[in-house]
Amino acid sequence: MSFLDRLRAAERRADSLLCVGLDPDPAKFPAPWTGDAGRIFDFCARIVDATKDLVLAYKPQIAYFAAHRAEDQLERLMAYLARTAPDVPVILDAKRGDIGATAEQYAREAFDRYQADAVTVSPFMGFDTVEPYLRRPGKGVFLLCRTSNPGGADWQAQRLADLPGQPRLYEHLAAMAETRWNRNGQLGLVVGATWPEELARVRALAPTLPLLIPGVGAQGGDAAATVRAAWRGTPEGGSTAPIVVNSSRAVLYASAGPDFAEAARREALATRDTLNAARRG
Ligand SMILES: O=c1ccn([C@@H]2O[C@H](COP(=O)(O)O)[C@@H](O)[C@H]2O)c(=O)[nH]1
Repeated sequence: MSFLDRLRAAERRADSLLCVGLDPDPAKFPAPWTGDAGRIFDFCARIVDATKDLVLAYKPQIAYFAAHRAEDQLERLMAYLARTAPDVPVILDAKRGDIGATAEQYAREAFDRYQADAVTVSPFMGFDTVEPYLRRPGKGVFLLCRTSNPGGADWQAQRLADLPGQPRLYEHLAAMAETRWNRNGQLGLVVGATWPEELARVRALAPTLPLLIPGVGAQGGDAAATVRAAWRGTPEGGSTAPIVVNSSRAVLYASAGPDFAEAARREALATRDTLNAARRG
């Protein structure tokens, strides 16, 4: 099954556009786990148990594990997800980008070591650095396109003077990903919920690609505006090309107390319902 089909099936099953980001920060864990990096797996597993029927994807961010020498706990978490939420695709947020030979190793890391269904990749170094990921036909590859951070426009919004129409860099990337670069239908794009107008532009240029959209919740992106900008429905109520709307901190740290998992569920449910109301409204 292709990654795109897995996403579509997960969207249908959970009736959800929500992706919960797994960004475990021990400093924010509830007592008695506060500050204990040895509890990263336990914390994430509780979040997964509390939300797995509400999401169309999970997105672990690798830095939150590597920074604590907790890659072994990420491996355990990936195995736990495969066992307890086998139908929920997992997107490893790694944002790798390097020459082809090194990219091959990064692809092995994401898909063989961690068994991720998809990975985020920086396209800054060009197509030959993306191509190694495209040798894994069942796997998804989300290219950074118009990122959610305030400085995202520094490069991504610059115009390319040598190209007809002088598109902005992120527009050219969206057009390439929709066409020439998307050899096996594996590509998607990362676009921030914090830029709804650019999000609508990307959707117009890349109507068939899945979009990974971080920035709702802690970064203040508007969930309903995100759906209006990027969601395109089928007559049956599904998506023509899924949108994967990520929220990490707002869900993970909805409560700092022993009820953190229940609070995470409430926040995930509320966000899922807001997203669904916007696509049906
Ligand atoms: O443009 C981007 C690309 C990736 N991210 C990642 O998404 C989450 C967002 O976390 P919140 O707590 O919901 O703000 C995080 O892992 C980022 O590394 C992004 O924010 N923007």
